[in-house]
Amino acid sequence: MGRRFEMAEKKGFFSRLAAGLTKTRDNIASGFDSIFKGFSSIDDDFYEELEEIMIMSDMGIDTTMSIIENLKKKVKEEKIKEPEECRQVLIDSIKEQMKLGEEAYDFKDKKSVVLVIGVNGVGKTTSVGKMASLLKGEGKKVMMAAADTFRAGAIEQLKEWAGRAGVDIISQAEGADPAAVVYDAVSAAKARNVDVLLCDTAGRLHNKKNLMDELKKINRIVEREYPEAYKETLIVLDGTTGQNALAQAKQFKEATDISGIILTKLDGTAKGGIAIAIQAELGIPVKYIGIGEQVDDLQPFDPDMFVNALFDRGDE
Ligand SMILES: Nc1nc2c(ncn2[C@@H]2O[C@H](COP(=O)(O)OP(=O)(O)OP(=O)(O)O)[C@@H](O)[C@H]2O)c(=O)[nH]1
Repeated sequence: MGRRFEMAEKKGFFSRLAAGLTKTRDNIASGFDSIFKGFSSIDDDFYEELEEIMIMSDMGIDTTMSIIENLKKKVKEEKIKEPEECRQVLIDSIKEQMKLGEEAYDFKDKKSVVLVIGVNGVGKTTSVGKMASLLKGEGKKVMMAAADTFRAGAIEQLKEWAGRAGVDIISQAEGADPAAVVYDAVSAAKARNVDVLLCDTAGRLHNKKNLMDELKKINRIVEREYPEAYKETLIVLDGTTGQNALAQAKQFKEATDISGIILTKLDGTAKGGIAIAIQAELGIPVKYIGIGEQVDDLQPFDPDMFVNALFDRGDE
């Protein structure tokens, strides 16, 4: 899927992904395995147990139901008799649920301004840092804007990441107007011919009106000062919070347009099925996933590869 993945694959992309998803894989793939091997026929109990594993892994009730319905339909149509034969049908059906079209994932080859939003502690600053390295590695000129002027320490933390990635950063003092930081950063990005401007913003869900106003103001400034740029708003969600992450995304979606999701900390959960639920239920592409704390532990998301990694089918 695109140049990013071809390059990344060469570096053992898949094995890193599979390793990062070990906890979830142990949960889902082993659960499925025991059902496929344990049942001698496809009956109601068989479907119920599959359902249970999917819900337990946080795939979400609606998504699980449509996957099971699809499986039942295929079993009937294709006259499948052996539980083991359901494995591939199930894998294909999960992939089908996540389909959004390939172009949904790619960064446009245009000058871009990316707003990164999300509540505190989800891994926002870390993800901006990792993204900067990743995009720079792809040959892009990257700049950061420290527009999370609210949390003490956020600016310093981002500066460290900028240093590590070797990219420029525009910042002001703590407590400064985030929109003013973005204004400065947009001017600098234009002047320095930057390809991607990554803006780390503050996320305060407890005051939705405030947050909405702030994001609107930032969007207005970017639109006014840089109308020709391609705009992205990525929400960062903590994968270990399961269905809560889904609820957060829904709340933010009411406040602003979201073009993509960064789902972090998937290495720390056995419930990585949340990636499937999020994409299927929100219809917003997961663009990156975090599978560790190291700089290269943020990966562009490829749904087919993700599902293959969950079932550890690297040979496909
Ligand atoms: N295991 C693991 N840890 C992660 C991942 N992404 C982020 N973290 C960790 O999560 C913690 C919080 O990350 P931050 O980037 O500080 O979170 P934030 O959302 O920016 O938080 P605020 O700056 O407080 O808004 C840090 O300890 C990160 O190292 C990931 O994919 N896997």
